[in-house]
Amino acid sequence: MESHRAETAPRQPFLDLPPLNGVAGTVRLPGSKSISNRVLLLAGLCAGTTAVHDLLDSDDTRVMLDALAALGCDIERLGPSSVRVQGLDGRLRVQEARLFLGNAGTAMRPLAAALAVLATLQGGRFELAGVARMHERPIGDLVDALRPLGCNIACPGNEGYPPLRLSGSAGGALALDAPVRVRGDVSSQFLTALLMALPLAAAERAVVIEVEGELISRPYVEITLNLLARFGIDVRREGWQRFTIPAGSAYRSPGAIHVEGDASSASYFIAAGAIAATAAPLRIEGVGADSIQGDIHFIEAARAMGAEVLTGPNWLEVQRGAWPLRAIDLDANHIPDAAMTLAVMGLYADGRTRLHNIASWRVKETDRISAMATELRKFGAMVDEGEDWLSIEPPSHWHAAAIHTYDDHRMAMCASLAAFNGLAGATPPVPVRVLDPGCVAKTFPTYFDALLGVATASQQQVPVITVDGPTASGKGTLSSELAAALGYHHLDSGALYRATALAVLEAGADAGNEAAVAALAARLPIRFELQRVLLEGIDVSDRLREERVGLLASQISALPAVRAALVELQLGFRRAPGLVADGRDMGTVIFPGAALKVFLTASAAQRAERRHKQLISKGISANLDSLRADLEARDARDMQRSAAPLRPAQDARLLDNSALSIEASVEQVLAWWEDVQPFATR
Ligand SMILES: Nc1ncnc2c1ncn2[C@@H]1O[C@H](COP(=O)(O)OP(=O)(O)O)[C@@H](O)[C@H]1O
Ligand SMILES: Nc1ccn([C@@H]2O[C@H](COP(=O)(O)OP(=O)(O)O)[C@@H](O)[C@H]2O)c(=O)n1
Repeated sequence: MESHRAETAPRQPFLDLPPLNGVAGTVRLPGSKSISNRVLLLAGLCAGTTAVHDLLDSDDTRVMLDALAALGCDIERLGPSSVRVQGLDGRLRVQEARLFLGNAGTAMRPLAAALAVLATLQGGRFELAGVARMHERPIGDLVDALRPLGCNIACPGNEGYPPLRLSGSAGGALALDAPVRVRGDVSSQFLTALLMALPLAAAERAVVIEVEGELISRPYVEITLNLLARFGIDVRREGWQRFTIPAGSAYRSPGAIHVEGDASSASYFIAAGAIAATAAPLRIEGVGADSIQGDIHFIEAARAMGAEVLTGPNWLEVQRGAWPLRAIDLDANHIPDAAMTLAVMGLYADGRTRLHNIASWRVKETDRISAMATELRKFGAMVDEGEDWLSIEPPSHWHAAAIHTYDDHRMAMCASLAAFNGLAGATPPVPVRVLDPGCVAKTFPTYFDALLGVATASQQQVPVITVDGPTASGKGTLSSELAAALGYHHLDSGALYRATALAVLEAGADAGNEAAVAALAARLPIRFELQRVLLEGIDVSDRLREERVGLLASQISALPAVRAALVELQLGFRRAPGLVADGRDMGTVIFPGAALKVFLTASAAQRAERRHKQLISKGISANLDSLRADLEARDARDMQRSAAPLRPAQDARLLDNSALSIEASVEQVLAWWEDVQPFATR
């Protein structure tokens, strides 16, 4: 079994989205978080094995998988989004464990309930902890429901908050004569937790759960009941107040189960379609009108704001209807998560949008009412908030803003929708900076790729950084680090000349025949994938670095027709969110309007030494003196040729990195980049 640990690589500090002006195409949603984690736990508790397909791969599902593995469930990965879980059949296999549950409420609450019940009946000691924010999210209502049953639960931090210590000795019993009582007006997850845990105690007697207070977020309870039925537990429901788990209940695996696409995740694309799908509908695959997820009702709210939505069994198609969107006044209690998306749609409405009955927002990943109000104001919106409501009036003048995301995936995904501001008349349209964009990993790790896969931007709005300079000055290294730090695309233009050279060699063409070489360049079947260069689908990355290829590249790159043949290909790399382009003429010829131009140099001695080290480390033998002579000859040819000679653009910033480390060079250029950004620092 491979590890499910979250990546430990440092997170990208921000992602700048350029102004977006349309959406088109098809997006496929990742699996629902709520369904994924419920199904995993039920599969872990039931008898038999369950193949779970279309499972969401995210931070929250990873902690659940890790927890189940720590509890002794065998988990086998069947594919990128499928696992097979061998259930415990209601018997603890491990009597002691410490479980780290990150910030996953959908893991903490039901695991706490299930382990409290099992420890009481069978004996055991379990500790459940999470990140700091998890320790601020209340769980007292669940603890208060379980303690009267005889469950021994301690809160060693603050009473009513995780971490939790659960313990019991073998042969214990649960006090189930009276109904189990739980509050339902703060979070429905406590009721869900009990509904999933108490079938473990219902083999011989019925268990009754009574809800105190008005039950909120009922659709999530419906998901729970629906999935319990799939695992053999038919709960009888009287209104939303009383739930009975029949005597003789026992979890049974359905064998295989498919997880629906996430309806809450769909909301961002439904909104994008309502705002920006003007020519043709945006198609969203993975959920449809018959979804069991409550957030599918977001469609009705989006329609009320003007969206045109067609639905099918497993798909939605969304197009702009009313424009500007219509401001609405909505009790959003039934769609607490997706309603955040309505707040951002409010930036595009014809008046003040009011969302009320949303008190649960205050105890989610962050205090979402306060966070949303603070951040939307940065765009220039007029936002008011109350204990359980929020109202938004669109900006009359849009500001370029850096949006804090509070380790809350939904804040990040919501913020991205502000990038369509040009469609709301922002003049000029402004970019949006999303801070800590990696927080989307909680439910939708590929969100920004998915968004940028369907969103369009005017090429002129897509920012470009150019890095030009002589051979072995470190352009490629600097550019790929910059691109990684900014989440931008990278164009290694030298690779296009090298690939052309390789094509000439392979075709046995005459390198002196300008028209023939240009014809090869014009139909270069080149693709860049994950740091590799593919020519006609074959990985040629290593062959492109051969000296004979570099030498020929240097010669043919002096031919004007060859340069002209590669222009369109290079311009095509300018795609949202942005581009870092390195070469000889990026700032002078190909991207003369680039927002930042760097001319990178280092002494010839330094460069020869770097190239020498680079070759030796690849196991290629090399001679320092001849490398240096070669490099100086190449510099001379690059600088003296008439077509796009190597020289700094007039507005380029010069960086001599002879005495700078790679990190220091990257830092310097990122600092220059900040200088030209429009984002307010607060
Ligand atoms: N600032 C730097 N300090 C030291 N070595 C560097 C620096 N920048 C790049 N290098 C090293 O120099 C070598 C050549 O860099 P590369 O990026 O391939 O150059 P270019 O793309 O300009 O030909 C690489 O091995 C790289 O690790
Ligand atoms: N924009 C560019 C990029 C590279 N080139 C040429 O293409 C050759 C290979 O580029 P490269 O950047 O991979 O080469 P090195 O700097 O690694 O030698 C160089 O010798 C340049 O002459 C160019 O003319 N214009």
